[in-house]
Amino acid sequence: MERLDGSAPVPPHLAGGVVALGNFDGFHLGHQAVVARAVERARAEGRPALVATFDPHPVRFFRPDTAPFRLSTLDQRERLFAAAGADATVVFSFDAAFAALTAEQFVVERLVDRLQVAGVVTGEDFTFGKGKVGDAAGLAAFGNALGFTAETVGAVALHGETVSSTRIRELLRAGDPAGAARLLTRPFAIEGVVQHGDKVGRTIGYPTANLDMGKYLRPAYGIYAVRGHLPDGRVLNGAANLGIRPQFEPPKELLEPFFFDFSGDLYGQCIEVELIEFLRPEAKFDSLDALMAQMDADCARARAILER
Ligand SMILES: Cc1cc2nc3c(=O)[nH]c(=O)nc-3n(C[C@H](O)[C@H](O)[C@H](O)COP(=O)(O)O)c2cc1C
Ligand SMILES: Nc1ncnc2c1ncn2[C@@H]1O[C@H](COP(=O)(O)OP(=O)(O)O)[C@@H](O)[C@H]1O
Repeated sequence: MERLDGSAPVPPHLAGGVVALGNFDGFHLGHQAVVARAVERARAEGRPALVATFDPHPVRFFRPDTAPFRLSTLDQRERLFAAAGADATVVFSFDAAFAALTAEQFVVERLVDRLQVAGVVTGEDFTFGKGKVGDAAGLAAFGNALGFTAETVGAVALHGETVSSTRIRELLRAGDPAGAARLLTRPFAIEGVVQHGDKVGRTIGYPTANLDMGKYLRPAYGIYAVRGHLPDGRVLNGAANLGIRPQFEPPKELLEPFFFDFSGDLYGQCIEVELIEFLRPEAKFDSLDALMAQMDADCARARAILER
């Protein structure tokens, strides 16, 4: 899977492609339908299939103070695009110069001159260009004039409900990772490099691999049944605290998974932690012993959930 800079000329073997265009944060069912259509057309016409995404997310550029909201990192999306059959990911760096491009400039300079697209597939509500004045109909009109086809894919609904990143964020904030997973088609997963912490975990029999939540959306703080993916391919069940750990000073926001039946050094490794089920809110107990008794109970529950 190649990653292309959307401001650079496309390498010849990826020119003339069919491009799925969007943010695709989380790559939920609706996003998957857009990319699937682009891949299907590309295969049928013997062209490369590309997925173009914006990084950072345009909202981050226009409203830098917005609380973290991402459902995926670029690396995670790239792996999902590859699994969906894309040949390359095109990254449009969303900076001031990019934001200043008019709809026509974006199409002419980026899609036609640089990427040399044969076709573009978007969701039906896709907008682009300065002031978001470009829409699906506009893209089709540019395509007619400039020699590419533009196609839209309608919103996908599940059980009568439109699938959207906003809805997935609501579910995660409400402590419903299983509901979010249904729309994502996989659990919400936080990827990060394991950091050093206070080294308290090991002294109470629960070493926890500490991850920074970075730009990810903050799901409901609490204890979760989790599944961890290590770089060597191992998959580990566990229980994690996501939050500020009120029992400990100073409060520090972290995702801290304890993996069952595992011992080893994870520091510096990039691991992915899937949130499977919310167990309870995090709490401050009267004593460390009381917390440890609760952690025993949490782990027993998480094991039962993950083994069923
Ligand atoms: C299953 C589980 C449940 C936990 N519940 C809480 C809790 O309710 N409140 C809290 O302050 N810490 C809780 N923790 C503890 C912290 O996540 C963590 O173990 C502690 O901050 C020490 O970690 P460190 O040595 O990695 O810094 C829990 C940890 C696990 C694994
Ligand atoms: N079962 C386990 N689950 C999670 N981490 C483990 C486990 N066994 C060993 N480790 C290692 O121990 C570290 C966590 O130990 P801990 O005492 O909590 O230290 P820290 O405060 O630095 O996180 C992890 O980063 C990992 O390298």
